[in-house]
Amino acid sequence: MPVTWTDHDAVLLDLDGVITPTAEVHMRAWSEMFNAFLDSYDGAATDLSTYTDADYFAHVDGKPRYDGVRDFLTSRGIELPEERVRELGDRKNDAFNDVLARDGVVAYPGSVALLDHLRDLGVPLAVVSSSANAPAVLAAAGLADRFGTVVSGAVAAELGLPGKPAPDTFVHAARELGAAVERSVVFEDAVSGVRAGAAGGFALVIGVDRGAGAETLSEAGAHLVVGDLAELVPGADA
Ligand SMILES: O=P(O)(O)OC[C@H]1O[C@@H](O)[C@H](O)[C@@H](O)[C@@H]1O
Repeated sequence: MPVTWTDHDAVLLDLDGVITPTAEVHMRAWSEMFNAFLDSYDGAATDLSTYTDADYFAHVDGKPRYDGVRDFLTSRGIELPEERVRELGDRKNDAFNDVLARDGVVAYPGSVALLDHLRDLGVPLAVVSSSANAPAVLAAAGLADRFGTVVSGAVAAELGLPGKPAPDTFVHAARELGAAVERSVVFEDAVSGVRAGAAGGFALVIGVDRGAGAETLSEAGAHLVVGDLAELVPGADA
């Protein structure tokens, strides 16, 4: 389905897994931290089996850091004090930042191609990410100057905006760009993010299937699912 970009006020993109392959770095860091925790945990629980990528997609993907910790623990019948939840989230964050510093970030070429195309058309762009590390990831990928606004996990926390799957961070980004929600496009690879776009009443919610599954993203409310953003660039090899 070709999209007429100039019919829209703005394009709002999630970062990890949409623009940069950092969803995989998050996934590995979560897995390391949760499995170390599960191995040593001896309190009450309904399930202490290994944490897998299926757990990531179902409970953690796209959500603010501590919501992800809490929602996964709840799925295993584990209840921890908030202080402990934060400690686990911060442990994962250290692992994420170690990989970022060591390996750097190269954005998906297809995503850069679409960003170039949208820049040429003059379409206002925003990043809407649950990650507090979004500005660092954008800088590492050399894309920090491409967006009119970046609504990161840190910005959301500062403004008291509820995280995805609530639509508030996307709605805030649209407002910052002077764009109408019903004339703006959302790109998301996570079920929680697609739900946020659908709940916000955005014109077009485009799911990017990087592992969550095209059907799952459609069921969550994506109007269209692509495997790579290059599919939406006229004349690009997708
Ligand atoms: O812990 P951070 O960097 O603030 O990120 C929070 C979440 O940000 C999202 O963008 C990622 O999809 C999640 O995997 C991550 O947990």
